[in-house]
Amino acid sequence: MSSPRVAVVGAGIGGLALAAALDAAGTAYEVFERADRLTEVGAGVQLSPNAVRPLHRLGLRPTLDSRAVRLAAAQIHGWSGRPVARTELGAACEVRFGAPYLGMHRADLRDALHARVDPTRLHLGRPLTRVDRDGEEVVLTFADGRTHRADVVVGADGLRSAVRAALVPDTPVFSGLGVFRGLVPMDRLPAGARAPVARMWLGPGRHFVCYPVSGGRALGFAAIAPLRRPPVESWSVTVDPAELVAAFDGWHAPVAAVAQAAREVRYWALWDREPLTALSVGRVTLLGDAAHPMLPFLAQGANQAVEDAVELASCLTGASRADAPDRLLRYQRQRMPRTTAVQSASRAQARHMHLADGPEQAARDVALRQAADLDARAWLYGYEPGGVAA
Ligand SMILES: Cc1cc2nc3c(=O)[nH]c(=O)nc-3n(C[C@H](O)[C@H](O)[C@H](O)COP(=O)(O)OP(=O)(O)OC[C@H]3O[C@@H](n4cnc5c(N)ncnc54)[C@H](O)[C@@H]3O)c2cc1C
Repeated sequence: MSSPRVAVVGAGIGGLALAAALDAAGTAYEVFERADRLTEVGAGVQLSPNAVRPLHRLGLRPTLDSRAVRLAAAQIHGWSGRPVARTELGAACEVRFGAPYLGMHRADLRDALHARVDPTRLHLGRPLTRVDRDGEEVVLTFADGRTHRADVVVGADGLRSAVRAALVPDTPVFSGLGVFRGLVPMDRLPAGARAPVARMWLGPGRHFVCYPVSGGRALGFAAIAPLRRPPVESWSVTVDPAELVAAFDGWHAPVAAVAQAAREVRYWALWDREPLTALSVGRVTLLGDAAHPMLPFLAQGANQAVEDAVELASCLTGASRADAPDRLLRYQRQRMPRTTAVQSASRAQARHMHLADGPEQAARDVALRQAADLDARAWLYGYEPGGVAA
């Protein structure tokens, strides 16, 4: 039985996690990335136990232990500082869900995944332009005219996926929101900011999140507010930190302290897409943001990309070239209910996080306190590919 040759398009969090999982399983793969170098714009990512468990299994535990920060709690405030809800994420969460909740620099996560991938199988500077079927093979064509034949193609090429474009004629929809992101060295902040706690402040039309990363040496922040400029389609732009300060003027003192200490601020327009009705068509499938981009209200984009990657690698383990399309349908059956549920939860969160002060907001705060209980998080953090572990 000959095993399928898998081509992964995109070496972001999802593509590298898939490559690492295929490598560990002994499945043949090649990764094609449009960028000439694997660099990462500095910002934080939250990793929840549902992604940390599979990352541990992929051999990342030593890097996560040394480079990430175990978050002890997530604290939600109103914009002026009023406490709203708190989730204990420390030992109780770790024992219950078998892995910690982490704050990490995205560059550290990407480097750790990159280290698990065979360098001879990673092809940089290869933007994909076309996907064609030729009998039982799929032919990829790159911007430089070179081609590659594979038995399975995985679009892990993010929000503006060229692989998705070959399957579905939809386009991203602008959400009306933008996000400021960056890192602030801890020594520029008051001592109170150093606690291993993810903090979130909610206000009318906007919110601000921050948590420690890089072994506690820096604070990552993400500040979401209505877009004040025409939406940029590019990955991100650098903006004057004064824009961030102005967008959160008059908020709780710790928000102002982080905004004022930020020196390098990147800015993204936020785009969304409708959930797909199918992930896999023949020998082509999608994962991560190419499959189900989410607005960052549940902090699950990267976590879902990791879940997709380990599920897909598991479905392809032991596959033959002939049964690869059935394995991709199995992946679709396993993942679609999960990713659709997470996408819907993220949208529901988006609807109520930016309410104006008033009675609706008071009802929202009660709901947030109920949702802060670890029991209410079991569906999210306890998920294991193929079933629910907790
Ligand atoms: C700064 C930041 C902070 C975030 N914080 C969180 C968080 O706290 N929690 C969370 O879960 N999620 C977070 N997210 C979202 C999360 O990072 C994404 O959901 C996740 O990275 C998706 O991974 P992906 O591999 O699908 O796509 P990406 O990481 O976007 O990777 C796609 C890759 O494909 C490449 N590519 C694109 N087009 C082509 C082409 N035509 N040919 C070849 N290669 C191509 C790109 O260069 C890129 O390397 C954050 C995102 C950002 C930007």
